[in-house]
Amino acid sequence: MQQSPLLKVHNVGINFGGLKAVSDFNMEIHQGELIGLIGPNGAGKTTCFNLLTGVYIPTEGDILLEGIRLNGLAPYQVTQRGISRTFQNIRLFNELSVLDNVKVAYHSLAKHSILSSIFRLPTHFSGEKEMEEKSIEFLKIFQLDTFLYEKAKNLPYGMQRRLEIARALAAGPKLLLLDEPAAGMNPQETQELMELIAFVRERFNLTILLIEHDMKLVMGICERIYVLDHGQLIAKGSPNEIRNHPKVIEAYLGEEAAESHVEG
Ligand SMILES: Nc1ncnc2c1ncn2[C@@H]1O[C@H](COP(=O)(O)OP(=O)(O)OP(=O)(O)O)[C@@H](O)[C@H]1O
Repeated sequence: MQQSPLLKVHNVGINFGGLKAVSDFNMEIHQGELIGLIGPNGAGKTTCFNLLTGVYIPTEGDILLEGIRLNGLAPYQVTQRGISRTFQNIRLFNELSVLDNVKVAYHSLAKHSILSSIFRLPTHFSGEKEMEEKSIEFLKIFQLDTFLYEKAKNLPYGMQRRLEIARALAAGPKLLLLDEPAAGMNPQETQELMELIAFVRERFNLTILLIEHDMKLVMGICERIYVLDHGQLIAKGSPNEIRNHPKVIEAYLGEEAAESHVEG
């Protein structure tokens, strides 16, 4: 018997004024899967992430995590329920150190109370110390532990991307959403990132949903792929099925034609 899905998206849609940015979107993700979400520019991918994380409230449909409805929850509540994300444009706390960027994520889940923090009670110190140790452990996995006290903004681009993933993971998600993690990376950095994503998935027994323009990355690591175009789901299936799907080919050819029109 098949296990019930970790995430179930049922007929979800959202309108911005007259524009249907996403409509009738359905998706099921099971524990441990690594799923790709692709589509031409403006297809609605980031809007889906914003719907899943409480940034937008769906105009229609339901989003369920472990069978519990998430619609209407604020982003921090969604994080507490188990969904963390990274952003297309890196959003780190630039002026904070690498270590503090990760500690902030732990703070959102910290067990010790605000009162004990204010009055610096012993429970606070054990909480703070534990948090610091865990953060450093995490940063080691991402090979960022030699930069613990460096300001985030001073890290090279590829490392900033890794720090964003580390911070999202520190919140202890059941489902990790990665929005174009390889954007702006060179082929070598992209290859390393692919290995890192595969590694953290194993290590933390994670479930991952990934938006990515880099087809090699998507096809190389995702088991199943969902394809959006103009806010509609046009295909879903294995990388092979998606590669040869007529609607997908048409959508991407349309995008190439539009790009060459702009360039030409
Ligand atoms: N807050 C908003 N208000 C109005 N329109 C929006 C808003 N957010 C997104 N849209 C529109 O919704 C559509 C889908 O945008 P979205 O950013 O989700 O696409 P995308 O697939 O992530 O694109 P890209 O690959 O270029 O990042 C676009 O037409 C966009 O202009």
